[in-house]
Amino acid sequence: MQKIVAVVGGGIGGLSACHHLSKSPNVSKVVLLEGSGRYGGWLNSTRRDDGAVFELGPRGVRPAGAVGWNALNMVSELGLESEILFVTKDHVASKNRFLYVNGQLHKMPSGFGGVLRTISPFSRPIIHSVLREMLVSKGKDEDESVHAFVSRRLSPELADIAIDSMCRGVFAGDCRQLSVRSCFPPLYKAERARGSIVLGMLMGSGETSEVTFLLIRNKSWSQWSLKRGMQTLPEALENSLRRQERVEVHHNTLVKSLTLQGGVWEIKLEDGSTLKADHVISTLPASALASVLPPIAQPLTEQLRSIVSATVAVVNLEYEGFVLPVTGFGHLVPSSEDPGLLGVVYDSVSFPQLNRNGGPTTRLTVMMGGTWFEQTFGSLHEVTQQTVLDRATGAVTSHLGVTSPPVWSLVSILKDCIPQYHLGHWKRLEKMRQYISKNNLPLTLAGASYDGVSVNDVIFSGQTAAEGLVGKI
Ligand SMILES: Cc1cc2nc3c(=O)[nH]c(=O)nc-3n(C[C@H](O)[C@H](O)[C@H](O)COP(=O)(O)OP(=O)(O)OC[C@H]3O[C@@H](n4cnc5c(N)ncnc54)[C@H](O)[C@@H]3O)c2cc1C
Ligand SMILES: C=Cc1c2[nH]c(c1C)Cc1[nH]c(c(CCC(=O)O)c1C)Cc1[nH]c(c(C)c1CCC(=O)O)Cc1[nH]c(c(C)c1C=C)C2
Repeated sequence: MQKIVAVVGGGIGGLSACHHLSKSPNVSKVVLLEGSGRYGGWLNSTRRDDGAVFELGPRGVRPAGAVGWNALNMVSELGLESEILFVTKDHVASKNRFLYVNGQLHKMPSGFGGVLRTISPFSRPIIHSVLREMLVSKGKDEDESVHAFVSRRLSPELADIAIDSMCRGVFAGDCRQLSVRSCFPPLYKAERARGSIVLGMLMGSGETSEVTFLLIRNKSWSQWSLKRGMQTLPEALENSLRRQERVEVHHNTLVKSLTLQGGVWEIKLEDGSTLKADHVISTLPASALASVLPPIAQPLTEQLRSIVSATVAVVNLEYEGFVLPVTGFGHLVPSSEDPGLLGVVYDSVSFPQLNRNGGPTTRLTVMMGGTWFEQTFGSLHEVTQQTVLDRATGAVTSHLGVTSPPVWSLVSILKDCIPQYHLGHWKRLEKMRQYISKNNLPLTLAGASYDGVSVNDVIFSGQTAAEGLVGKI
């Protein structure tokens, strides 16, 4: 029997789900419902007439592993191969990442030599912690914070500086609250399987990742973007979906409620109209899904609500000429240095192709807030653009010694943009999926709130949701 599937949320997760559903003859109709005026969610590129492109959300995607290969495969299916911009592994933007500690920039240790020497701001060579790690006994807890895990297995100093910064540079979150099991599954699995992260990395954690070996053509890339910015991807997906007869895509179509009647969803929209669907794939942020589900699904909504998200202030800046004292991907700031200032991306180093046409410029993005948003800026509703801009330009001056003012800037406050996988996230997922299955709810959860926040993970979650359903229909 053919079915009508509604995909709720037109971010990259929802578009990916539709793309994969549209390939199946078993689905009679796919309806994409996006609440805002555009598709793509956090993939949002500001394009200026002079050719410059500034990213509000993701600016580069790693082509690593099965999910990395998968995303590039979709890019290729959409005919975007000639649009790809890539950074090779031997480029400075791949080799150089910095930490801003004690008022100075420090290059993060990389390569074998970097592990053997004492490199400031660390007080000992990393090799000490690495060798000791193999002797540390296995943890007994089902989950642990990223900070506790790294302190226990490697060293408190690495946890306080490097891991604290890394969690801010991926989740805009606090490594003392984030779950190692859900945020960094390979680390958790390596300890489970081999009793050690180092041994797990050397021997593998027992799970084959055969797709890594399929990634032949892109193995020299460390990240990729697209010629007119990351937004090109949702645009291409939207265009491709519009060409399919069995697919309807709707924006400015906010879902207000989902009610189940006789095994069929009745979806109420903001304009008062309703539509029916046999199955819903939700790619909404968990809390947004919680607010549209019926009261009867309370055990599920309670779990969904406990997945909170962080708000990030993003400031894109453009400076005349080359103004950076160092070159590389960017720098991160540990929470002990400045809780509100997460880091600065040196966009024009990774992707100079996205600079304006004409003379040389430096494009930077300053990211602030995250878990520390309120303590830094106060209430979200009261913070002014000027306060945020001043904080960003002040950081560029003090961290990078840039004294000239930016020639262009864009301030954006991305409310609840990155889900936080706090301690026990895996248990919450298990409870939610058990509830859905026990109650035979025709509902699949996909998107960044559950199994990975990266663009690759989210594309994969949309694909898995679609393929899981098509297999069942
Ligand atoms: C600042 C920032 C930097 C990032 N950098 C990187 C990076 O460098 N590399 C990387 O891999 N990833 C990065 N990410 C992560 C990645 O971009 C996101 O995790 C991913 O885009 C989330 O996609 P999604 O489809 O799950 O959710 P969203 O993009 O949140 O899409 C959900 C959609 O649902 C819609 N919606 C909400 N409520 C309703 C409703 N009631 N009815 C209908 N529609 C609704 C929203 O409008 C939205 O379009 C970054 C994210 C941010 C915020
Ligand atoms: C300073 C804040 C942030 C910066 N990027 C993000 C935030 C919150 C968001 C983000 N960055 C990455 C991802 C995807 C993760 C993945 O698994 O691919 C997300 C959601 C990529 C990333 N960026 C940094 C790291 C260590 C990673 C993980 C993958 C990798 O190693 O490439 C470092 C980093 N991010 C930012 C800066 C300034 C920075 C470091 C120099 C910005």
